[in-house]
Amino acid sequence: MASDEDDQRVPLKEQLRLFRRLAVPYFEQAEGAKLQFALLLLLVLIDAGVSVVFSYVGRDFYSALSAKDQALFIEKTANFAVGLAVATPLTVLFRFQRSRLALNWRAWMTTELARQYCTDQTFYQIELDPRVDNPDQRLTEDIKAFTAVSLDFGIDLMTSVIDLVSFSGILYSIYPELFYVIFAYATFGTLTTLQLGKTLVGQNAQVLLREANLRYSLVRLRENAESIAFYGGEAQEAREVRDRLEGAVEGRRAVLGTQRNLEFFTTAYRYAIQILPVLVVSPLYFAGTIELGVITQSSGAFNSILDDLSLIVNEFEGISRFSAGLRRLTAFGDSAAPSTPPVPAPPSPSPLPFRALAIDDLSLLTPDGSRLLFANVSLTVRCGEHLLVTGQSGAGKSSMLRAIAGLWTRGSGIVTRPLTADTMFLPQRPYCALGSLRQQLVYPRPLEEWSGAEWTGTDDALLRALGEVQLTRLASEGTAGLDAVRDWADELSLGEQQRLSIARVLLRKPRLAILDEATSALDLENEALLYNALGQLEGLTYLSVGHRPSLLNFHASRLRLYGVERTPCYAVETIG
Ligand SMILES: Nc1ncnc2c1ncn2[C@@H]1O[C@H](COP(=O)(O)OP(=O)(O)OP(=O)(O)O)[C@@H](O)[C@H]1O
Repeated sequence: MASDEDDQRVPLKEQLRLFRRLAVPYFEQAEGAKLQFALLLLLVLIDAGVSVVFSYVGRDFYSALSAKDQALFIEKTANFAVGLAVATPLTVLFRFQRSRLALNWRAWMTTELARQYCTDQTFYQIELDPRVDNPDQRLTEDIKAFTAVSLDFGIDLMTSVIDLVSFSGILYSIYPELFYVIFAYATFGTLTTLQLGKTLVGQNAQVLLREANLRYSLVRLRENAESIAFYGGEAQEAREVRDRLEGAVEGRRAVLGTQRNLEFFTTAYRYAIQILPVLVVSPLYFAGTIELGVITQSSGAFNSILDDLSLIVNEFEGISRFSAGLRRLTAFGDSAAPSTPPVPAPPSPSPLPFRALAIDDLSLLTPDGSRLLFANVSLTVRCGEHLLVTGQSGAGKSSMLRAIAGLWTRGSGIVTRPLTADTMFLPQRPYCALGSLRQQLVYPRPLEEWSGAEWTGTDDALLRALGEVQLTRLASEGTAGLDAVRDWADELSLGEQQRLSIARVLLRKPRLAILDEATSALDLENEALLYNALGQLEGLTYLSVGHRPSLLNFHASRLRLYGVERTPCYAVETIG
């Protein structure tokens, strides 16, 4: 969780650049996107044409009324009805196409960013990146707002330009002075709005962040419900939720205050429009130079043009929210985009002929670079040998595994290990995926990838592995067998989850298994059972991190980490 309190005011040019970076790829890469966009443009043009035609139809209608000519009035009413019949489907289609394109665009962008997010452990690296908070919100709310507002605003802008050109002609032909008044009025309105509302962008960004933080605290409460209930931590949790809620409400209040001030102005600005054009042209009407229909037409044209010129006044609130979201999305995109690893070179996994793992002169820093965890560690583990890593709490044991996995890359040195497909990491906290028991066992490979050709009798192998870790009962409870779907993370004890993780290793048969306190929740008997099962896997090398002396029985050598205060900061010894 980061707190992003930085200044949100970004120059317009920079905003346009960010916008282009986010928007253009969809129209360049997605199939049919250009066509959909072209169709929308066509409908925008038609819709603008419909408005102009209606301005004339309306003018004739009112002129016939004021002339008290009943036959003409009926004729103009009929014209109006025909116009309505043609314009209605066109306007509806235009709106539908706009929403459809927004949805397609959103789906494409979300898929694209979610793909990047789930590739190359980006979801993990993002957690280490202080610039990016609440990625879930960015992938959902921010993209939705970005695509919808971009289209709405882009189309409004386009319609405004078209309207401006067509209605300016009408207005100028009626009364040039009206034309000058409108420009002066719109310029005054826009400048005043910009001045009154300039703090809204930053305030909206704060609200987005605080609401996401509130949601995050509720999700954490749900995920850790049992631990919190055992601790009796509800008062502390309630305070946290309340504080975050207050933060979000306070942010909204600030937005409301600015909006109120802005609306004092914009509301008066819009009310005045109702009579302003009539006031300007009324002398012509009283002099008998123009008819009533011309007044209503000029009033309509005036309103249209003013709407066009006042786009910023009318949409300021939306634009400011959009602009806040724009920055959040680009920061997320930057962090999720595949990047070159930081120098010095990170550990480089590659296959080895006789060695399962080689570490050469490895020095590692924490991800923020603030602390050196260990320096110049070198060692080799031969195929089929097993290494135990020990050291005081915080000495950097798990961090060494992170470096071997390539998750932490700040530092120097070379790590050589089998390819990822031949290496399995069992983290300190076991992970249960969503889905069936079968999916738990084959994790992390998707079910479809387990073809019958790879191992004979798929279900037999799964049940055998369950038996080896003493979990056969999971498949025999109920009638669903291996297809049973339960909330495994919630229902299985920690020890059972650890046994399930070992079953995954037995099934997958990697060349290298890295076990981070993978049996810490088990009794000694079960621990021995699991390590013996691992020891019987042909060609397997494992490396364990753990504190228990009993682990010495299952390893040939030991790496001790002492911390950087001591030189050398490590020792490798054979276990006698
Ligand atoms: N994301 C992080 N950013 C900065 N420092 C971190 C981060 N994660 C862990 N550390 C720090 O790195 C140090 C080493 O952590 P590590 O998890 O490797 O310790 P360990 O030896 O495995 O400890 P234990 O036996 O308690 O599990 C710790 O001091 C920890 O606070």
